[in-house]
Amino acid sequence: MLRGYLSGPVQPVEIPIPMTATTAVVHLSNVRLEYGGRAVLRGINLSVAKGSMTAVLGPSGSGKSTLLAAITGELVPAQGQVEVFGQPVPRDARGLLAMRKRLGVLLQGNGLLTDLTVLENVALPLRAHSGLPAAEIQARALAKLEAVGLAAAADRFPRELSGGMARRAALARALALDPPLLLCDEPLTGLDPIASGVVMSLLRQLNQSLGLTCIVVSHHVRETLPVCDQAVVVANGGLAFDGTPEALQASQDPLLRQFLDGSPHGPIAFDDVTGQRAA
Ligand SMILES: Nc1ncnc2c1ncn2[C@@H]1O[C@H](COP(=O)(O)OP(=O)(O)OP(=O)(O)O)[C@@H](O)[C@H]1O
Repeated sequence: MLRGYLSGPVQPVEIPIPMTATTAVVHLSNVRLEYGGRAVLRGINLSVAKGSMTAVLGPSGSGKSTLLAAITGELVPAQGQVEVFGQPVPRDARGLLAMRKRLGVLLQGNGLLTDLTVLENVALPLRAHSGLPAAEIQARALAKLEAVGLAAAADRFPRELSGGMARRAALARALALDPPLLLCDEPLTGLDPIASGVVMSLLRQLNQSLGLTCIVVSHHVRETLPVCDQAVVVANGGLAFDGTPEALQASQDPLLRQFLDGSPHGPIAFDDVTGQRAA
């Protein structure tokens, strides 16, 4: 007891609970990522809260996809620790597979199989991993298509879809196994502004209705920031910013301003060859 230090009744004090590895879905501490001994990112500390939507922004070649690769376990850090779902990312194949079943991944290229219908594409992960009967798989795949507004296109082939529809079909497939965490690498590439808006608001809607934690790597600052809770800027071999989208927009940091304003002049070199500087 701290007798003598306190006089009068003790007032309850609201102590903010810091986000730790146990409250974060993704947690990186002092992570260094390199290819063949060449550092791309170093000293990375990052926490992504459960149920949040995080934008990972930054110039081309700065290391955004490399950061995602560390989260999926494709790239083992040269230093530091990456934790997903409160556990270090497994190194063994069995542990990795178990973790990846809980990770939805949406890649730029969509990766839809051209010989299968949209419904069959969405059913694929369920066939491979769920062990459910065929009728249940069909029903769940259709429910995912409904969630992305594509139920009417279930029997179409990928070549019969617009770019935005194909991206939504790929999203339905990424969510087929109900993962608690979704990683999206450039979900807006190749989409016009209307389709981009549809995809981003759909992601936000899924994030809020399902409590899905989303990490979205994007070049599309204007479309991405308004629907996110956290913004991270990767530049010059590290994290140049980690905070709210509002704080990022208000920042007067020359590097961040150059990136946000899309200016060719400033601290970020055109075609930034980050790794060569991240010694
Ligand atoms: N498998 C690899 N082997 C060697 N170097 C790589 C590999 N993958 C990426 N790099 C290098 O790492 C750096 C970061 O690449 P990364 O793809 O992570 O950047 P990015 O920010 O996602 O770029 P973009 O926005 O253009 O997709 C680049 O210099 C790239 O050439």
